[in-house]
Amino acid sequence: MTSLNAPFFSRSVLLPPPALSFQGVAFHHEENTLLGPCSFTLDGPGPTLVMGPNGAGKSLLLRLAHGLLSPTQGRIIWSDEGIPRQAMVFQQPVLLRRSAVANLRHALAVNNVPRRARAKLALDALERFGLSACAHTPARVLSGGQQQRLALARAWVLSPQVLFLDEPTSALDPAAIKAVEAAVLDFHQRGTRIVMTTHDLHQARRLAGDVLFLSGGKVREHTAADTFFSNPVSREGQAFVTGELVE
Ligand SMILES: Nc1ncnc2c1ncn2[C@@H]1O[C@H](COP(=O)(O)OP(=O)(O)OP(=O)(O)O)[C@@H](O)[C@H]1O
Repeated sequence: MTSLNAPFFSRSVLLPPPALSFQGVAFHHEENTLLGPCSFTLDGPGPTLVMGPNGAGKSLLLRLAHGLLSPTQGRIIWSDEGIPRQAMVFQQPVLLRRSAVANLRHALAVNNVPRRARAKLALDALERFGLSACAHTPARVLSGGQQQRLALARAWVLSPQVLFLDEPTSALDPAAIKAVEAAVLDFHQRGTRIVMTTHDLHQARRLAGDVLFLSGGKVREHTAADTFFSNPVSREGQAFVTGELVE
């Protein structure tokens, strides 16, 4: 376990990550209920894998949890006082039009890390993600796999208490997927709460501590991963695990 950024972020990474509760949360658009109402608490060790068919509401759930959207009903509560330090990694990385290292320095700057410390932290993170040779390459000309590693490195330098990942590997080849999964487990071992969506059952089996399964905008079950994969309790979950085409 590393304390890479300990001097700059007040909370020790050795503490358990903050718990996240959805209390009667729903998201409506015009006349439609797109998600919920749903209630659950993520307070186990995780990682939590959010699964379900297209349009189930997985991305909405992550965006609400991360604060990119506000619920139209209900409350989202963190166990810690205030909002925890958090980051989100998307299927298509959102990177600034500048070099790889400058993307990381910028993230450190907006999080109030002193200027003198930024360069080393940024270079260390690039090294951790195998990107040292690309430090001065414009981020947007990196390959898809490199861009996703850079997005993870940008999260890494901030030592987040919570990391949301929305289908981070769906556009990647097997080697790049392996690198992302290793990073996810590294974050997890550092004490970061992981909440991640995927369509890939094999990936979910490799990573999940618990599964939050959605269909039709409803949370159908929240169970330990072993239970979900061997004996899902909901009819929708059973159909999903056995490979039926679920809507
Ligand atoms: N900001 C928004 N405003 C209105 N409708 C939205 C918004 N975000 C998502 N939706 C709709 O909500 C539904 C759920 O979308 P969401 O992206 O959460 O599904 P998903 O489970 O992540 O699907 P996929 O697996 O295809 O990515 C979809 O019908 C989508 O069009």
